Amino acid sequence: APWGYSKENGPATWHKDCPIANTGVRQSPIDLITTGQTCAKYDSNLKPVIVSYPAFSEATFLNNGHSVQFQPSAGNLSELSGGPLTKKYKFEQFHFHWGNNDSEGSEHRVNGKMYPAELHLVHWNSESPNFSSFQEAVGSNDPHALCVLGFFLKVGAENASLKPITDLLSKVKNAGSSVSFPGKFDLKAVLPETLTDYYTYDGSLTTPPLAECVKWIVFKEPIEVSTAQMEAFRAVDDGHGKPITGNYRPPCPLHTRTVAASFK
Ligand SMILES: NS(=O)(=O)c1nccs1
Ligand SMILES: [Zn+2]
Repeated sequence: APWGYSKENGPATWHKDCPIANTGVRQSPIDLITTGQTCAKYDSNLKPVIVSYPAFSEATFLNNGHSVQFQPSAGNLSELSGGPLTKKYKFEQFHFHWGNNDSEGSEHRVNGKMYPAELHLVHWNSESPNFSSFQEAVGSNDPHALCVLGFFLKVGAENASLKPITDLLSKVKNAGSSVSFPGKFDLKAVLPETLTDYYTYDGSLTTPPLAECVKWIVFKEPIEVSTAQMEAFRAVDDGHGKPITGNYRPPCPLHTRTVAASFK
């Protein structure tokens, strides 16, 4: 049976098809601890993250049964650089993780605190000689083949920039359904202006195949969405006639990794 988030196919069972779930030493997500021994360490060399996201004009919005995913056509020119990165990365897709109430839903945590949701912007290194697509990057064993930007979502004012996405959720209620995104979508408008304050560490995909190929950049400043927008996520089905709720993996052991912070 395909993996998911239920008792029968959830994170505790993923090791059966993906042994790295239990044997990996750089698994994601993690709990981002800000004080004490294993806490994130300020690194003054960390620069702001630079994104170049021209509005997407052609994209598919898909409910794949374990999340909802926005994927522009391959020709999109969106790029990522700066921050801890030494290469330019190409945008692949964004998707979300959420819970069925406001006290849970994010994958990363801050001192044990979960946010109601987390947005992942997935990119792959477009300058590597070893691969030339997202799928090849995932299978490359390159520790930084991918870079995923994580943004926490918290409940507050309605997010007008994300409204075109949350308004579309009812159209992909059924697992396996997708729609062609109508018009243009300005992802840049969703993000905070300054991408200066973040945590960064070496980790993995948080869903199977759990490949340990991700440079993670998790931003300190949450993005606000309204209660209605959060509720819209909670109405999306998982393919077994139930809403997807709690499509987040619990935190994984840090092992010998260190987390760097770009802020004090
Ligand atoms: N949740 S994640 O961004 O780590 C991811 N999993 C598979 C493709 S992208
Ligand atoms: Zn994700």
